[in-house]
Amino acid sequence: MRLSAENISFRYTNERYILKNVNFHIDSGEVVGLTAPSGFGKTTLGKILAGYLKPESGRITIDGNDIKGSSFYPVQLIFQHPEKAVNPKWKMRKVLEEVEMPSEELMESMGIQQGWLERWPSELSGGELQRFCVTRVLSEKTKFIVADEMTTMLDAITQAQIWKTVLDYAKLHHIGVIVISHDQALIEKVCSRIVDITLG
Ligand SMILES: Nc1ncnc2c1ncn2[C@@H]1O[C@H](COP(=O)(O)OP(=O)(O)OP(=O)(O)O)[C@@H](O)[C@H]1O
Repeated sequence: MRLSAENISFRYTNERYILKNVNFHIDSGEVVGLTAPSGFGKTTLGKILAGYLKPESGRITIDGNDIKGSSFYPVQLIFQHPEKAVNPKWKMRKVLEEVEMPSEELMESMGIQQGWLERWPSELSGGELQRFCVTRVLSEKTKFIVADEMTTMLDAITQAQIWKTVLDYAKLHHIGVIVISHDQALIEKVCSRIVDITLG
């Protein structure tokens, strides 16, 4: 399966183009780093790939076909701020169940304690909450993941634990992972290919 961004142009207002005729692709099972200097549109492209923003021109396709807006989008975005990604009125069990209840094995390898399932989002630390946001996209319905500064706010040990779980899961289920990060060492460690969207 191939996720492609074809000739994507985008601007937030009528002024400057953030992205101009950008092309990008990733195949199932690949881990690809997306780099560019700050402000050059990495997050914007990630949001377009995940269907959060519509490009002014160009297409996002999977195997050449437009992505249909079914109930679950096959390209899932995980971003830096988990508190903005969960419904504050739902307990964590419901947050997970909205997609599908993950296996106990997956929750354990993500370091989620069973007792946290009965808590509200406001009763968890940012790092604990991010484990839920990452876990809920590790679903059979997900075909590609956009990890935008996914572990930036976490300590080194938690970062390593989360990345190991995500990469193991992606490998097993043949999910493509797009990595957006300012941590060059992380990108070089986990990615098999690095694309600079300021070039070409
Ligand atoms: N909602 C918005 N409205 C207007 N401009 C925006 C909006 N979001 C982002 N921008 C602008 O679009 C440009 C690209 O932002 P984006 O976050 O995609 O860049 P980035 O490459 O991910 O940056 P960084 O590496 O600093 O995270 C920036 O100049 C930013 O100020």
